[in-house]
Amino acid sequence: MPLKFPLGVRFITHSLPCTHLASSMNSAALIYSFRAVPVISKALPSRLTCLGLCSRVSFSTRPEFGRRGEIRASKSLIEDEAELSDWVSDLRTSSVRGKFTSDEDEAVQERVRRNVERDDGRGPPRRGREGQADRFGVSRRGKEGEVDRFGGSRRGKEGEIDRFGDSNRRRTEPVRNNRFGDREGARNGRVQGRSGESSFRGRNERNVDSGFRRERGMETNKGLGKQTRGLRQEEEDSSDEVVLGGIDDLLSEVSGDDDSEDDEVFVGKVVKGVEADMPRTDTAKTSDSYLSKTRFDQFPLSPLSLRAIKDAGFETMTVVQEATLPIILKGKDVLAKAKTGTGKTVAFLLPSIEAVIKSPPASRDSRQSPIVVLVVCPTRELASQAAAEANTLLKYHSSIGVQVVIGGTKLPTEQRRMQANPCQILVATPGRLKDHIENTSGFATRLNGVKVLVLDEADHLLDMGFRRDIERIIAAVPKQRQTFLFSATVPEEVRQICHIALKRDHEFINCVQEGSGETHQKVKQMYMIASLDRHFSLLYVLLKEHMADNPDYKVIIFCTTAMVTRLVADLLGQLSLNVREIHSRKPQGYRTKVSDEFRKSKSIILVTSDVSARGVDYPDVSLVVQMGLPSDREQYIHRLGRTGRKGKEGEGVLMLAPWEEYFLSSVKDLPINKSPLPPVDPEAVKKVQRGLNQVEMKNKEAAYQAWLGYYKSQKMIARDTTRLVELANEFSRSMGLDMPPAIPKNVLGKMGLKNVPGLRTK
Ligand SMILES: Nc1ncnc2c1ncn2[C@@H]1O[C@H](COP(=O)(O)OP(=O)(O)OP(=O)(O)O)[C@@H](O)[C@H]1O
Repeated sequence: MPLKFPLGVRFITHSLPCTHLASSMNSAALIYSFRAVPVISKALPSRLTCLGLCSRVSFSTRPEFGRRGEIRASKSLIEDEAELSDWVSDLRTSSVRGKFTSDEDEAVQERVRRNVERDDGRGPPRRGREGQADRFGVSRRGKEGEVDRFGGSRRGKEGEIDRFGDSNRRRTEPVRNNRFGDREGARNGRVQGRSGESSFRGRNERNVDSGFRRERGMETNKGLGKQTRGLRQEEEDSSDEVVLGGIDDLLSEVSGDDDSEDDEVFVGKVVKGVEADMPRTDTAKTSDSYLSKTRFDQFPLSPLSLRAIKDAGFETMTVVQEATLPIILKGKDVLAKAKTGTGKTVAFLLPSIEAVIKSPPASRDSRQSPIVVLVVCPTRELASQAAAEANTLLKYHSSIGVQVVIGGTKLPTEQRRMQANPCQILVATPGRLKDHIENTSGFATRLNGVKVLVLDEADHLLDMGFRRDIERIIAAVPKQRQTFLFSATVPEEVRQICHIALKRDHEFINCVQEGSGETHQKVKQMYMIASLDRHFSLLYVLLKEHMADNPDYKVIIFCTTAMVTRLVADLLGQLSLNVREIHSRKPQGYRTKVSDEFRKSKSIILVTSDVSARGVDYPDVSLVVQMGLPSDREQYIHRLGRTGRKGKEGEGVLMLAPWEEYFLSSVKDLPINKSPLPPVDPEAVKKVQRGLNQVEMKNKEAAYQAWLGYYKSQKMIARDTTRLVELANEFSRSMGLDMPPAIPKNVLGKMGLKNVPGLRTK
């Protein structure tokens, strides 16, 4: 279809022909074609640059999409698709759970490599401004002349001083390998430091004010030979961004469809004029506001939905709802990016319900009723939550049913439940959904009725770990459907491959200013750099401070793996804190119970692996602590996004060891500032030591193995395996162990760590 462009406002589009992809479902073909992209970008740099729309657009030269046979472990290894980080460590370290294949290894390595590549050329991490006090600032400064109790070497010689620098004596350990049996306190001392506070402003005021921006989707050229034309050059001049002032502009743009084809690139068009049946709306102008001034009843939605919305207490639409609803109601496919906690779930559910209402009533009543809306979420918690939100919106739609299919329950039980409770809306995790497609009779036929496919946390679902399942799912639903992809993060890699799910003329609706805009201004982000042996004490002090300042505290602590999560939860339990834990090794019933409890409670701490990183909507989380390296920038943003939801305030602390500091370069455009280390008094250190003493040895051993497995997957760290083992042994000492736990030889073999000095085998 021809496209025209008014006044140089252009939407650059790019993709493969959808039909080609859909018919072949061959990611390798897709992948291969993208290798031509850098060539075009080099050949036509200025032309593409001046058309730049997206504030973080780059041509990927990364080979991750060019690999065949990538992807994730089989379903039997990962029951819940969310648990990539758990999976990385557990799979590598457990001989019981299965073989770690080279393909899986590759998927992990790709993830790591992306981090590394992002690190390149980004310069030093952002530092806090001097002289600005914050909660870790002036009040935390030690008195003149006081010695930092951690100031000296943390790694005293064996038998000379302990690792907290406080004693030459060490008693016989009550627990094997324990180094903290001496009960000696550390020397008094304070840690000094300064902190900065960022009043970060976006670099594109227009974009901030407008609340959202829309790009025409990655429309395709007419064949593989030309498909790269529409790809965009990395933005160099943000002033070229098309910024829409509000929904009026957006609606007017939707109405234009007299497109023309450009010689060099495929572009879209902004057409002025609002369609008669569309409402006039007024987007809130505050930069960090998640609410618009647009009411739901300004849109042609079912009165029953509107009643339910009213009951839910939603007065106006959020910015992402306001931005996406008119486009979706017009029948378009949408890729939407909006900050964490800004109502994306309702944004895709409301129009999905409209699709069910419009579907033939007879089919809705039948026992084997077609599934009209299929929502795919990466985690069980998220799927359950989305179903609960759907039920809220369906309060008065008595004839529309919602079902959830997730891992962690027996397949036959779920099959029976689906039989007994037919539904038009199905919310599922990818692995379990694939199971049903393959093993539940009649299920594939029911999927033939799908009119709407939603990929929540789309970037995660299209990532290496899930893509094969997603491709299988897409192949199981009709091509004639509407598809919505939603996430708070949409890396360029995802922009480039989203065609596997979306139509060529889809709309990319971006409500987020790149960089600082990706996180909430009201969430204060800090990072701490301290050697591993200080992390547990620092965590304890940090929590105590936070609890003292916030009586209704609600804290989430993210750990790198399931077993490290268990260790930290055990420790905090020993320290008499009100703590809960969620990770993949806990049964689903337990996970659901704890999740519900945490949602409703105050004065509580949740220690979790990345199963809680994305999408989970716990209200009023006051602090998010991330201990150790997040798997990537996106994961950092999603984890942080568990606080500051719905425009509230929050705090985030990233706790890294000095050798993990390189991660900061991948988030240097976010307003994250260095925090001084809070002073840790000797009493606190002793308490933590005692707490660690009481943690079961087998949990420490499991944490050590898992830790080693996780960091083995971090290329920057793992490329020197001797160093990796040294660091793992440092972690072992931080748990109070004199000697690192022995690891079975076959496990070490699977981890690729055979014969590395410093490891003990059994
Ligand atoms: N229009 C609205 N007004 C007020 N609250 C709303 C509105 N729409 C949704 N919410 C509420 O906002 C909260 C956050 O929504 P949701 O969980 O969908 O966020 P999200 O954008 O998907 O976040 P994440 O990126 O973390 O998944 C939920 O409690 C939801 O019920």
